[in-house]
Amino acid sequence: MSYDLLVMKFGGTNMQDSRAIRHSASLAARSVRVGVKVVVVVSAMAGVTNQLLKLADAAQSGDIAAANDEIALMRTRHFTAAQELGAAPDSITVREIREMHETLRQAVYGVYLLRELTPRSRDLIVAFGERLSAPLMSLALEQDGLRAHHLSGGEAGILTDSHFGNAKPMPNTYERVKDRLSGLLSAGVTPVVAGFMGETEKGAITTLGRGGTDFSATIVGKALGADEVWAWKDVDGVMSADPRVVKDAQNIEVLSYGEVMELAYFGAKVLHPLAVTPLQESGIPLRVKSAADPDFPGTLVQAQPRDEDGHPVKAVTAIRNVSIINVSGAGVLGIPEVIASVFDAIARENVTLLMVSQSSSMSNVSLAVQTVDAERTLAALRAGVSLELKVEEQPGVAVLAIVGSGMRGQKGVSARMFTALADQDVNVLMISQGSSELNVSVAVEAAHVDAATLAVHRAFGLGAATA
Ligand SMILES: Nc1ncnc2c1ncn2[C@@H]1O[C@H](COP(=O)(O)OP(=O)(O)O)[C@@H](O)[C@H]1O
Ligand SMILES: N[C@@H](CC(=O)OP(=O)(O)O)C(=O)O
Repeated sequence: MSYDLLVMKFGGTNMQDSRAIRHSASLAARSVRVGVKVVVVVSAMAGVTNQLLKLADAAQSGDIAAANDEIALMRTRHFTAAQELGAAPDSITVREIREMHETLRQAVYGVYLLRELTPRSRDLIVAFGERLSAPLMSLALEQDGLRAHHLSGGEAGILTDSHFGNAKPMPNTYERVKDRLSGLLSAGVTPVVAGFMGETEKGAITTLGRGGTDFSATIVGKALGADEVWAWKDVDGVMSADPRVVKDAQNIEVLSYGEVMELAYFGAKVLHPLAVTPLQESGIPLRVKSAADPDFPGTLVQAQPRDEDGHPVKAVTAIRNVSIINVSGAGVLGIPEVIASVFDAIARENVTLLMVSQSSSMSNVSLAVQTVDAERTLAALRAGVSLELKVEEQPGVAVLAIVGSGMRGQKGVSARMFTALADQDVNVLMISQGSSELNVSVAVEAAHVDAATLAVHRAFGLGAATA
């Protein structure tokens, strides 16, 4: 297949050191050499985002020495990579990396002085990971003989709302990205965009949520009307389960946008849950490809699902670190206003609800949330609902989901899942089926989640040996 324009995303693993960056650059360069225009979108070097989050917390809690130690480690890592990629000590890349670390140090010092880390300052700090890796990718592309130019998310035209930590693109982003990048492309320059980040109308830096570089890449893909967006990964593609848990998980050849969103939402770390949304209107396909095996087709994500005969379920996935919040009180919950006040309280806190179930007697509502959100969910409910209601947290839970368009209208799918769980002696705490019939999810005790994943994967014949 011949392409005119591709957007290529490289994640943290594919940017982790000079060797990985050089290899990633070579994957982009081989398309550019055969006449394809390529926009490269990069993540921070593996581990850097977590390091930035950690050092920001250290500064807030008054430990500026620990924060500065981390910054020094990061600086060395980026300098080493630049040097190994051929940058001279007085080169523009080295100077840029030095200046960026200095700005980072000042921002972190501000947090330390104020002992305050707002979502806005956290985004400013955490986006340095991508701003620092982009010049390294530019350098590697130039070493490979290409002309390259790196841009921050904002410089590339990504304009977002001011929902720091989880920002969404504004409608005029697409026009702006096209304006900013088209000129470079027609001049034969390969743009390198720092992923994960954008900026507000007022120029404040925002981030798009963890794993957000996938989202940046698809925003750019839609803006430019790319032929495809390629997300290069350290796995063959989207697999039937997390390969770290299920050794015989298999690559899935084709998935629909809807299926991939469900998978990502229910914990498959391989793609950002919103990544396909910019592609949906335009029908641009996304390909998840293996950087280690570039000729392998990987997973094609497109508008239409492809139903696999005899395989109503395509993948099993899990969200860990979940808590169930039980709201109970005889006779009180049946009143619609009380139910409304429960959801109002949750909405005000902007908590993501993973599952909701209500007992038919209406005296109990169970809400599954990430454990990190449990404290504020409890506080919001206790403050926002009638005193007669009891609000309790059950920690140590995981949500397991099966996903596949083929289960629509198929009988016996849930039964197969519950039999597999019962055979493993796994107790089911909550059950939910999406109205789209693309998934069935259950809450189980966290200690059982790996055994449950393996058993359900096997029950649907998804493993290499059983497929
Ligand atoms: N269903 C799945 N298919 C493929 N990978 C998965 C799946 N579930 C979880 N993963 C994990 O996602 C990882 C890739 O995602 P991530 O590390 O965010 O990629 P990158 O940073 O390269 O964009 C894999 O290493 C794999 O362990
Ligand atoms: N660096 C960001 C954004 C990202 O997408 O990273 P990765 O592609 O390595 O998952 C994060 O860790 O969340």
